[in-house]
Amino acid sequence: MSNLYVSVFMDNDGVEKLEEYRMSPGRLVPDTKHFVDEIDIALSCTRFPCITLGNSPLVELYGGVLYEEAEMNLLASKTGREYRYSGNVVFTEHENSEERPLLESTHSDATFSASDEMNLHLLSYPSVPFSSDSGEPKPFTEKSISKPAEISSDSESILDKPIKFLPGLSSRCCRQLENSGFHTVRKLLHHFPRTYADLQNSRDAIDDGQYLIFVGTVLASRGIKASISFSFVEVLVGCEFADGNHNFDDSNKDHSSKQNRIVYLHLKKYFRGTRFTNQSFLRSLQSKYKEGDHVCVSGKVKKLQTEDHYEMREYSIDILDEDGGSNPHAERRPYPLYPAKAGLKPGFLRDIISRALKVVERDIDPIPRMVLSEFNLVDLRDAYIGIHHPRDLDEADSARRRLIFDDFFYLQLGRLFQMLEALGTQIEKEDLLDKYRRQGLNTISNDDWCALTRKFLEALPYSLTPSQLDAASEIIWDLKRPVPMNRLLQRSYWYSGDVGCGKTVVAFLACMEVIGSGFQAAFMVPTELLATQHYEHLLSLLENIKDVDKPSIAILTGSTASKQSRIIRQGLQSGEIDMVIGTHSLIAEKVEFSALRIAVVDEQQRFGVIQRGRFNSKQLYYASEASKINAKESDESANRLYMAPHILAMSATPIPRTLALALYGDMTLTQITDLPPGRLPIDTHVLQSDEGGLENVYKMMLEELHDGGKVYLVYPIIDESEQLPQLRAAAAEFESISDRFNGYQCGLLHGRMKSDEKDHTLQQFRSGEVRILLSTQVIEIGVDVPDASMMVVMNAERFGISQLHQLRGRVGRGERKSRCVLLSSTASSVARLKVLEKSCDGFYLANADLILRGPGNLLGKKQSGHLPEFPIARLEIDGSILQEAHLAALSVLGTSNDLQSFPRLRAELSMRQPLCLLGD
Ligand SMILES: Nc1ncnc2c1ncn2[C@@H]1O[C@H](COP(=O)(O)OP(=O)(O)OP(=O)(O)O)[C@@H](O)[C@H]1O
Repeated sequence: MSNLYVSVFMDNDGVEKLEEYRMSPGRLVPDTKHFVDEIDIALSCTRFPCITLGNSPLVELYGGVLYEEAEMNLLASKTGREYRYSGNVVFTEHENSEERPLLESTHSDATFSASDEMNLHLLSYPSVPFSSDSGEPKPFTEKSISKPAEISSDSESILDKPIKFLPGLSSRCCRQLENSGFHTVRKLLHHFPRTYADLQNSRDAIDDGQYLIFVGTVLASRGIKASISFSFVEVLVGCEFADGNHNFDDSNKDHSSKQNRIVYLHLKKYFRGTRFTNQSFLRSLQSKYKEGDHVCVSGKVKKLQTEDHYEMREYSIDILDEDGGSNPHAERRPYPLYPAKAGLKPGFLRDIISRALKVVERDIDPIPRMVLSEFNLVDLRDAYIGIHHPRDLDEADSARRRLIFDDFFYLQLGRLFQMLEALGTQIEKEDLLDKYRRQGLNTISNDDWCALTRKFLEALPYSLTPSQLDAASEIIWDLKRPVPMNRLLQRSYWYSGDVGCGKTVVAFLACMEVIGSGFQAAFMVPTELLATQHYEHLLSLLENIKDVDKPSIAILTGSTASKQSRIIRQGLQSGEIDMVIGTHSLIAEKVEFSALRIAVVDEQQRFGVIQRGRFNSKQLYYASEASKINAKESDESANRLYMAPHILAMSATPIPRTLALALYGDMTLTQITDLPPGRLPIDTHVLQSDEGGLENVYKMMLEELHDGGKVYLVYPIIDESEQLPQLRAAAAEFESISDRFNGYQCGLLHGRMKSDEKDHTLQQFRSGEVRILLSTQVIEIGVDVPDASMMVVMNAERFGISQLHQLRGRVGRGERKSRCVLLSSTASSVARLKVLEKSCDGFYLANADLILRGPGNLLGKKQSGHLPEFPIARLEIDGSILQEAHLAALSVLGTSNDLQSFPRLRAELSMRQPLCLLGD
């Protein structure tokens, strides 16, 4: 992680806020609080310049910005009371008696504000408290500071102890933490860093805003009362960057020498409130770091005007042991950056979390050792330390993996545990576990497929790829089981490739198997366009079949005429129709099946969970005539009579919701890991759509058309918009494109067209009658015209990266070399879009999208709706951990169905939040 990147997102310090105020003359009423904050700092900086040593040059102040203000402030303070800030005293008398400023804070904010106040209550326990009245140390009362946790006295894990069990927290501080949702130690430890700053050793150039790490020697320290209610502490640390020996005491030494460069760090903390101007308080802070102490400092640097002098207001400082070891930042560790939460500042949270880590015992891990070693997981305590105080990014990564594993594991465990509990006999339990174990091995050879399926396979115009065959065998194995299948078919997470891996034919094979066994199939797609495409595709494949009865196939969508629709419904109810392809009309109340055995849900993420569930919950399944007869003959068939249909969901882009469904333990994954042969990578170009750019693209289109290709022109809108004049519109450009490409027929496709018009246009494009198809993003989902060879996306900046990737997948589906041109109307978007030139890996692009959209999600991505929240898992890339967690849960439950052999695991499971079940 580059420093540049990190620094962009850090809080500004007070000086910048002042500048902001100065630069906005239109602002009539200043934000008095900030104003006063800044004035206080400016004032103190002016009246108390940085520590200087011997006769070394005066250390000048922050980048000049403050001079003017500071001088003005100083004058003001000399002439009147304007800046004698007295109103905002932090503690009331009552509070004083209960809570005291304590001395070991490493809080990281420049000035002391309401929430910083708590930082001062954080002490390593015990410490020396101060009375506000006398300045004399006064013993803590039980009321003021909690005792060190009596952690391991009972069986409850420290993780689930209330936050007050952390040593040294004042009751006020506990309250604040609780109000912000940190009720337990676990909640606190699960507040993960949003990213890490890469602490650089600063031998090279030191730039403003960098997070750096230094090892040096304390040269001086002072605590200053700057005004009646404002104080600060400054520690001066000298760091030598050279091989020679430099004596810090020798202040006359030429410190600018290239060989013996010394960098001076002025660590400053500011306090507001009369209580903190107390001399004893300031003296004790001052004496905390003594001259000659060997220290490690890490944090954000700000250049001062004097060469080699830097100010740090956000920092951590640790006194190094004699041997220089055992301090968290000494070894250039990644520096955790936390998100603020409910008003609690990141620096404060960092302190409390460090404190919590110290009380976590070694033996807190409920997951059995055997599972940890089998899946190569770090111990839970190490994971907490690794995520909060990693030695390096690899350690953070292992920690993250372990914590994600936990999220997935307990969900899987809970779900499977519930399912096992519901079963009566041991045999049933074993059978269930068996179903989920080693899914990859559960395949059925195509010799054992039914005759219809085999004939269908033989009649295909191409051979299936090995992974298509494996996927079909795996699914057909499931179809032969007496337990309803709930399976997701998608392309593999891990291979780099585009969409179009050939799922449809695999699903067709599954449907054939069911039909060949005397049942019915339903195939639900999100758009009418796709329904027609699949319907026609299937009919064309069936045409080649010989020597078996061909199944009867129907199409049912919202546009099907009502008379036709009634006939189809009757056919489904009577069993005359074997398979229906359609949109969500298939799950309408009045659609009944005679013997529905499989429901395929294509592009399933487009359907709500509830819609998909309708296949399960409604009276869609009745036994076929054949199975009714069989039912009388065997118990097994009798069970089948009442079985819910198998569900085969398909997704081109696995998305979080999809994977979350998979988390529920009863949805299994089948992955296609290769592409049909002969596919060539798509050449992608990102261009700006100025005059020249557009002309170039039109030239490329013409070449493509001359060569016999077909072109998609994708527009963000249908008609021109007055509000967004920069956007090109499909309908508006139809004429001009037709004129320009005279001799090549153009077609128009968009969402406002009637269904049959859309089908007709797509059909024309497919047949080659239309060579240029102007469309909106309606083609994004599933449209398959294998010989379409070029796509131009207008105003590409209006689309998300993943969406563009999905659109681009409409070309390159055949053996012809294809290209995709993304035209951006703004120069600034070109860089963002360039990522598509480099990669055609959907997961990589989803990630890039996430990072481009902002750093807030670097470590975590929250889910919405009914789904559980995974604080750090990124479901689109953590699929392999999900699989491992699934196997681990099976392994544990295989050893002990009721978890009696793993009491801690059982306890942990019950501690975790109740499983949240999906919408329906
Ligand atoms: N084994 C194969 N060999 C050659 N072509 C194939 C093979 N399997 C599928 N195809 C063809 O590849 C194209 C893409 O297949 P399909 O539409 O099933 O992909 P998909 O996985 O559903 O893609 P998407 O999710 O992007 O729509 C189709 O034209 C299909 O006929």
